Amino acid sequence: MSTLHLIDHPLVQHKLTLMRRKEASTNSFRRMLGELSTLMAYELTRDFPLQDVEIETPMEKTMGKVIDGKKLALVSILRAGNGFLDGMLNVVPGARIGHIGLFRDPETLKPVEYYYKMPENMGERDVIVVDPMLATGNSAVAAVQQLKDKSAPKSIKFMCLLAAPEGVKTMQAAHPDVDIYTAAVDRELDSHGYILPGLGDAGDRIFGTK
Ligand SMILES: O=P(O)(O)OC[C@H]1O[C@H](OP(=O)(O)OP(=O)(O)O)[C@H](O)[C@@H]1O
Ligand SMILES: O=c1cc[nH]c(=O)[nH]1
Ligand SMILES: [Mg+2]
Repeated sequence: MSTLHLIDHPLVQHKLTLMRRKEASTNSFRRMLGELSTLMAYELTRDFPLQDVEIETPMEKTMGKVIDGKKLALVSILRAGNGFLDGMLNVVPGARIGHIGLFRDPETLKPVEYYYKMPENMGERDVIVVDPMLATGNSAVAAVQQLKDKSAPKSIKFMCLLAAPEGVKTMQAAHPDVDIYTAAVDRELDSHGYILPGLGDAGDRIFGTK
């Protein structure tokens, strides 16, 4: 069974509350998502292995620590996943970026796939799949399955902003090897598969499409 990591840092929780408010404009929603993703990326990279290197300060030689040649790829589930990328790149500027195009059919709540593009050498890379919303979990399950089938990365983590209990359960059952990182687990889904209390449609709020 994978681990569910709740990122409950006060700065994350504060910004999330501001984002949930229906009055938040597209501009401020997008800006807060950017800030939140930098803070969340900081937590996700906490277990990156370090190696010792010898360096020379202006005073003397000493030993320091650097990240151990990690080959990281961020994989965004389109469209809303793209709202995470710039903020995360503040923490891991060298990461490569992949995209998986999926949208959720509003009637069936099943994912419809339309795009797949990954960086080279995925077999050597640790991957963080990003999408703000884990609702039924169908999109995340399908995206991670495509990634495993087509690119077989070294490891996969999944990062979202909000999760529903149903989505966590579905994702953990389908991909017990993929840890989930989220800022909140909300109460439930409504009859249309929207998270309650949630924040509405993440893609529409980021891109101003409704
Ligand atoms: O867990 P699920 O029930 O599958 O729902 C979550 C998906 O729904 C949203 O995307 P949407 O389909 O609205 O597409 P968009 O990002 O292009 O707006 C969200 O960004 C997830 O990808
Ligand atoms: O609440 C939800 C559920 C799915 N997708 C969203 O953007 N929001
Ligand atoms: Mg989507």
